[in-house]
Amino acid sequence: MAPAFEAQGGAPPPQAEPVQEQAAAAASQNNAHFSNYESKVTIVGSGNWGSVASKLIASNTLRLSSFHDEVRMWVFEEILPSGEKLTDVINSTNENVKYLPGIKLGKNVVADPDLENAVKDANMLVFVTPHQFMEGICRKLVGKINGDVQAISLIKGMEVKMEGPCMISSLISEQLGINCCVLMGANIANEIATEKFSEATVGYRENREIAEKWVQLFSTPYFLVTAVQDVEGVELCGTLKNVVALAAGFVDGLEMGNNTKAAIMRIGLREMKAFSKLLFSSVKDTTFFESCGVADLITTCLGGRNRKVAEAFAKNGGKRSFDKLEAEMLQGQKLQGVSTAREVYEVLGHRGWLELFPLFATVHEICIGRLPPSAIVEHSERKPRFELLDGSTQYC
Ligand SMILES: NC(=O)c1ccc[n+]([C@@H]2O[C@H](COP(=O)([O-])OP(=O)(O)OC[C@H]3O[C@@H](n4cnc5c(N)ncnc54)[C@H](O)[C@@H]3O)[C@@H](O)[C@H]2O)c1
Ligand SMILES: O=P(O)(O)OC[C@H](O)CO
Repeated sequence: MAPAFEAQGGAPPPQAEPVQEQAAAAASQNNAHFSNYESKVTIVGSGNWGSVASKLIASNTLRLSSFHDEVRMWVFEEILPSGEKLTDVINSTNENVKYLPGIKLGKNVVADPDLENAVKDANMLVFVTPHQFMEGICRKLVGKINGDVQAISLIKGMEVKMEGPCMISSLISEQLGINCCVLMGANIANEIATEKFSEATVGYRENREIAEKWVQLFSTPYFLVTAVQDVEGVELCGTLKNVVALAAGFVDGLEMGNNTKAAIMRIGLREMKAFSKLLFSSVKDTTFFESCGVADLITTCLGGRNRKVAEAFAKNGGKRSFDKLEAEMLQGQKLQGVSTAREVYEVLGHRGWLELFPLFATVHEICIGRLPPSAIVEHSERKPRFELLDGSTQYC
């Protein structure tokens, strides 16, 4: 399937960090030979989405001569109830029996529990772990990755540091000194595993050829990938929709109906856009109409894990913690929304923006038990006032 590209001018986003610029420049110089040899792909992560990503990628590396057939997948090793190692079972059955049971990954997927060994020969790295583990993973990889390696992050989340918010693609770029694109979209992993049609968005910084290579690596007839030059916009959409999904789950748990849920999704989308643009003025309005934007928000609020666990939280009147519910309901899979709500709240607090984002702020306060789940409607409906950069005020 032909990759689809948005037409646009080439100015890099104004907030590009110096390290990212250097990484992008190095990647650009190396790009001449990057497209001329067989690229070797390693996937860092093997959860629910990580396993589906390996299936998509493995089908394409076999089909396309520009990629080495074998796909290595780093597995955070664990012992199964049978006493076997998860890695051994994946390699003998070709199935991730814990995180994606019943789906064959492709015989060319090799599970590897040794992180350093898994990445050592790769020149394309796909990062797809729950976001809370990425700092530790990057720390282990510092100094082990060549500057000409290309990376992509499928991770929906961010970190908050003393200096402010840090997107996961920036963490990867800054820690490892490599260029990092992102892939986000309306992508409930179990549906893509059974080859139901869906779309995704690659966000890239400046090198279109590299974005095109990522589009090739992921695209299948049932997985349509489009690239846009807006890393921060794409990544913030994927990250922030998890907070709105919790709000939608509270509404479902309280049985408030479809109109209320639609209202919460609309208010959430408005806050996603305002927050993204306040952090990065380069973020494009059009990005919110790609798969990573409104489509991911819809699918997550209808069928995602964050929604599901938030519904149970509200049904229990907030009396069972998210940690307990996650452990009971997700069999080792991880929620991203609760920690993202906390991280967003920290940013809002530090910057004096709490009143501008009543839905985001209320979701966090419900998660920590400061407010009851019913507050999601009472508080989110307050009209926020966005002070524009030119000093005027706009009510949205
Ligand atoms: N599952 C989906 O439908 C989906 C779809 C799109 C994007 N995403 C995003 O992809 C990312 C990864 O999600 P997922 O569904 O693959 O993961 P998951 O929710 O299935 O998480 C489980 C994974 O975390 C690993 N893990 C547990 N403890 C760890 C540790 N201490 N260090 C490192 N790894 C550890 C487990 O081994 C397992 O591989 C998330 O940011 C998620 O938001 C998920
Ligand atoms: O199941 P969730 O809530 O983690 O959402 C999964 C994906 O991000 C949907 O695109």
